[in-house]
Parts: sequence; C-alpha cells; structure tokens
Amino acid sequence: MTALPDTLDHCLAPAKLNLFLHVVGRRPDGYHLLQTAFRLLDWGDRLSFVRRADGRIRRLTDVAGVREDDDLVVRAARLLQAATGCTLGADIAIDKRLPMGGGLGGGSSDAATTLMALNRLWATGLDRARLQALGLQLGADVPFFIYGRDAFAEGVGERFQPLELPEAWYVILSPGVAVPTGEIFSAGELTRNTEPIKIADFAASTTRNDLQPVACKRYPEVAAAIDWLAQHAPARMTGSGACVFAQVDGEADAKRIVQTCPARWQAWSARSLSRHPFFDTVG
Ligand SMILES: C[C@@](CO)(OP(=O)(O)O)[C@H](O)COP(=O)(O)OP(=O)(O)OC[C@H]1O[C@@H](n2ccc(N)nc2=O)[C@H](O)[C@@H]1O
Ligand SMILES: Nc1ncnc2c1ncn2[C@@H]1O[C@H](COP(=O)(O)OP(=O)(O)O)[C@@H](O)[C@H]1O
Repeated sequence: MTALPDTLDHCLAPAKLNLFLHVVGRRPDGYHLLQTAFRLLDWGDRLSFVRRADGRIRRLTDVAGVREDDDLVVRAARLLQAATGCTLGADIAIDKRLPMGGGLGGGSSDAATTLMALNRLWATGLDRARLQALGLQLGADVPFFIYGRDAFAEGVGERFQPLELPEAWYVILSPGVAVPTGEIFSAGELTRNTEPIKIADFAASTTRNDLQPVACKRYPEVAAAIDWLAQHAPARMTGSGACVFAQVDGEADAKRIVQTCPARWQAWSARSLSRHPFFDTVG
C-alpha cells in the first residue's frame, strides 16, 4: 500500500473562460438557466496544503477583502469535513494570482482544488460526482473545475458534455472595474430567451455572451476594453465580467498584444489547458 502524502504543494487552481454564455431561461427560484462553453486555462492561483491531525482548518495567507471564514477555500474544507465526518484538518496557503470577481472563476477554482486536494490528503475517497455536488453548494462554477476538462455546460452550469477543442492562446484583459454578478443577472434589460443550441452546432452557431451588453452599458470600461482588444482579434467578455478575452495566433502574438495594453488596465497571456492537474486523481 502506498503511504498517504501529508503535504500537497503549489497545486494549480486554473482560471476558466466562458467562450460564450447564453441565458436560455430562468428557474422559479430566480436563478438563470445557461448554456456556456467552459475552457480551462494554464494560468491560475496556487494552493499548498499540509494535513493536520487536530481537525483545524487554517488559512495561512491573507486574501484581500476576504475574511478567513468567508474564503471559499476554508468553506470547501469545512464542507468536506462535514460531508465525510473526517476528523483531520489542514493548513492552507493561497498564492492568489487571478483577479477577483473578474469572471475567471478564481474563487470557485480555489474551492474545487481544495476539495480535490483534501479528498486525497484525508483519503476521504469521494468520487467526482459527490465532489461536484458538494462544490455546487459553494458556487455554480465549482463543479466545472472538478469535471476538469473543457465542457459544454447547461442548467446553472452544472450539467456537462465534454468539448474537444484545439490548443489555443488567449489574451485576457482586466478593465479594472468590479462587475457584481447579481446586478447583471437581475438587470431588467437582460435577455433571458436565447434559443438553446445543440453541442453539435456549437462550432457553427453564432454565439455571444448575453451578459455582455448589460455589463458594457453599466460599466463603460468593459466596452472600452473590448473595443481595444478587438483591434487585434475578436474580443468578448467572460462570465459576468469584468475581464475580456480574445483568442490570438500564438504565444508570440499574445505577448506582443499584452505589452501594448494601456497602462490603466492589466493584461495577461495564457494557453488553454486540456485537463485539470487533478483530473486523474478523482474517479
Ligand atoms: C456567470 C458565471 C458563468 O460561469 O460565472 P462568473 O462570471 O461569476 O465567473 C456563473 O454562472 C456565476 O455563478 P456563481 O459564481 O455561482 O454566481 P454568484 O456570484 O454566486 O451569483 C450571484 C447572483 O447572481 C445570480 N445568478 C447567478 C448564476 C445564475 N446562473 N443565475 C443567477 O441568477 C443570483 O442572483 C446569485 O445570487
Ligand atoms: N479564495 C477566494 N478567491 C477569490 N474570491 C473569493 C475567495 N473566497 C471568496 N471569494 C469571494 O468570491 C467572489 C468571486 O470571486 P471569483 O471567483 O474570483 O470571481 P468570479 O466568480 O467573477 O470569477 C470574490 O469577490 C470574493 O468576495
């Protein structure tokens, strides 16, 4: 029998892009029904975990503006303890690199990496479906990161079909404004009746992000960032924003565009990631 590791260092919590996002309806509880294509990026936060015997969950690093008890990482660890009755704990360090509230799913990805890492460190043995169900209690994007590969998603973003996409390079731009997800979804002007598409039609369909016009009208910097990036390649908002992205011709092209980004915004280049690093560790 192989010994259990007691430490997992520098685990990636990758960013995601919503290549498109259609709002196709609304549930009776007010949550919106979506269709979206999630793409993993080889760029993200890094988390390190050390098992503790005393059951305590400690966050070792500050995350700006997020109290320890509210941190999705801490909440994910406590949820896994509660779901499994596990009496072990963990020290968790977060190297935060993704802009928060940017539509890149950083908090959700941190939570997903925590669930998968601690499921290993604690040998709690939950399968992928159980981890995804736990993750959904923390946020609509968490199950996707546990699914661990590019996906066509429906429902509130928790029902998946695999997508095989060619490797690609992206430029991601943060326009330096915070766009509250709840405000965009509750906007009167949001269209909620886009005709559903089939996964087979995804490549051929004309897609868009239905949240983008609402965010652009209320936050003109988002529109300005899209206009700037669109000089180089077709540009679009990810999720509920505020970040925008464009697929470009390769690494050199991406780095060149990043260097010319106006100083008031931040820009990054990133490559797609075909599988989450934890993909093979959950059944
Ligand atoms: C839009 C997406 C697309 O991937 O990503 P982000 O841009 O946040 O990364 C997600 O659906 C974001 O899901 P999630 O991360 O759970 O959203 P939250 O911040 O919890 O949602 C804030 C509020 O937005 C509304 N909301 C959210 C998701 C949804 N499908 N319908 C909704 O109506 C709800 O009122 C909710 O209380
Ligand atoms: N570990 C975490 N990292 C980022 N955000 C967190 C974390 N824990 C809680 N949050 C909260 O979740 C919110 C959404 O964060 P994030 O997932 O990065 O954005 P988005 O859902 O727009 O992609 C943040 O504004 C923050 O208040």
